[in-house]
Amino acid sequence: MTDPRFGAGDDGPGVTTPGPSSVPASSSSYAARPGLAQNAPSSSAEVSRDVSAVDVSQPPAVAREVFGDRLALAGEFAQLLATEGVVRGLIGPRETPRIWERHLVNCGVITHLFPIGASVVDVGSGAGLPGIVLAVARPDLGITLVEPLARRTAFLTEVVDELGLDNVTVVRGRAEEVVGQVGEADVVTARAVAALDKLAGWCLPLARVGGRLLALKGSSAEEEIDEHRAAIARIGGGEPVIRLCGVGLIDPPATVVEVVKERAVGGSGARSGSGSGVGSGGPVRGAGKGSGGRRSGGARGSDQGRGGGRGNNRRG
Ligand SMILES: C[S@@+](CC[C@H](N)C(=O)[O-])C[C@H]1O[C@@H](n2cnc3c(N)ncnc32)[C@H](O)[C@@H]1O
Repeated sequence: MTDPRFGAGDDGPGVTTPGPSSVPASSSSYAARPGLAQNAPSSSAEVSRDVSAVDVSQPPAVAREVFGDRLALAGEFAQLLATEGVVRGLIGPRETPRIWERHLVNCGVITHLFPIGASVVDVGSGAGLPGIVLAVARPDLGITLVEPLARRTAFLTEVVDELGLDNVTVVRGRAEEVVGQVGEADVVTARAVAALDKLAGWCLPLARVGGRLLALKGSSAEEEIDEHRAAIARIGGGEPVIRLCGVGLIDPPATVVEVVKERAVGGSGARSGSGSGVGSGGPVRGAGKGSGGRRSGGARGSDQGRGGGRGNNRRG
């Protein structure tokens, strides 16, 4: 099941749980980029009022620790989420006061789980969580965002362009449709997309043997592991392990379920080219480098197939 704390728009209602806000109500120093504003559909008065009322330009102190010298870029993403993301219904208006803590920082604290230069596939990126955050915080990673909904891939593509992220490729399609097209990643991430068994079935086929699924889960993590351990083993996954990230920085820490792909299992949830009508895995925007983005430190992850070769012609 998707986590009701996350997401909004065309998948359902936004977040309703009240949360802390460290955001003062003053004008923003991260101005929305004109290109995105021009592309935006007209918004309801209510959404406009919400968007204009929230200022995300003052990141909490913890964001400085998490993003370091990438903080300004993270701030640009926060601003895009709080404006265009809300106007386009990709993030709930009530999320804007907690965009930093609940979304950017919550995703940013997992970055130490990724080897230098790793290839990453983020399944069900939505408005870019955690994929865009990882790309901002770790420019050495080569990141492919897999998302079936056109409205979301359009936003993601614009964000990638606006932020100048040359380590990101946006692919429109369902995870189970893009196997063999996005390459076998070192790490597959997913946040608030599906229950662990279904997620493993979608994500492990996208990882190389020895690669890992990192599923950002909430308090349900242990319960989900108990429930789905056997199913995960059947599809080639190892024993799931919980990684708590951001201990001492955020409360509660981010809970990540890590599953190593121990072996390839034929047909483990992969239905390449199943023709669901939402697209079948072509890139909507190729990363500038076309092969996994910036690499540093000499350690290269698998980057085969990145860019897909289908051309830049996905439906918008
Ligand atoms: C609740 S949203 C979460 C978005 C984002 N990960 C976040 O944490 O805000 C779930 C997302 O998963 C996407 N999704 C659903 N099924 C999928 C599938 N089979 N493959 C890839 N993405 C999928 C949806 O389109 C949606 O954008």
